[in-house]
Amino acid sequence: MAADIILRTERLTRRFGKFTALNDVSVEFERGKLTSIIGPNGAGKSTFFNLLSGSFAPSSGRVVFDGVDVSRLRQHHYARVGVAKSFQITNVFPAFTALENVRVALQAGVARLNFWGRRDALGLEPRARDLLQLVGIAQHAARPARELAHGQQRALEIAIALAADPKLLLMDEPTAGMSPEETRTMMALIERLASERTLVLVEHKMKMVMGISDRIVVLHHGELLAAGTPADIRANDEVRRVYLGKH
Ligand SMILES: Nc1ncnc2c1ncn2[C@@H]1O[C@H](COP(=O)(O)OP(=O)(O)OP(=O)(O)O)[C@@H](O)[C@H]1O
Repeated sequence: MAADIILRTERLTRRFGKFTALNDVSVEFERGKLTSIIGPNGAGKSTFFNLLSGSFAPSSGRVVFDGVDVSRLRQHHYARVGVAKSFQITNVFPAFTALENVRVALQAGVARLNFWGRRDALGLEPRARDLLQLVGIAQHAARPARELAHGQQRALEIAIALAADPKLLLMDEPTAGMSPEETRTMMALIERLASERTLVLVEHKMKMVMGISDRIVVLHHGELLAAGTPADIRANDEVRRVYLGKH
């Protein structure tokens, strides 16, 4: 049976002046799976992420989401087609409580779908609480976001991204700057989310994603080095060379 592809890139290329940060990358992402994009420093991961999430337009090539070419869609149209992302930099309202942050995100979704959405808004609080529960910070619902620990803020950000009920969630280094304990909690959350959603994760540390990913895409010097299951990647000599630093 053919794989169900939710997202694919076709010969995706991004140049900055004369420098090619991403070169001719064609990759397919399967619906319902967790795919991680890894690679050493400067491999082009952030560039790839920004192209997938609509922050950058490609110099050439395309990004096709659910059969639609989204390469040149403006950023704010992205949520409408069903892609949400969780940034490396937090994007919560610091003075709002955790619950208010998620409510506002839900409200934005309702407003988008339904101009007369006021009545619908009444049902938002239970949904906001459910999302906080899902990401593991329900006990902090009434605390202002700025008082949450770093890991909890990242979890809140994910709840905000999920408020749009995306078909695909893109995450950029979700454990960046976290303590070992926060990292474990976040990885467990990602595994939970992966059981019912399509996730694409960008991660610098290969070890981090090996155990939880269905598929791994490896970039190196802006090119696709390898793609496959974690077992394929672990056994790939070129990947080992790159990660051991023997170029
Ligand atoms: N806006 C830009 N202008 C010029 N060069 C850029 C720009 N953004 C990225 N680059 C270059 O493109 C290359 C790939 O960068 P990118 O940030 O995508 O890599 P990365 O894999 O995310 O690296 P890291 O793990 O260090 O964040 C790097 O050599 C970088 O210097």
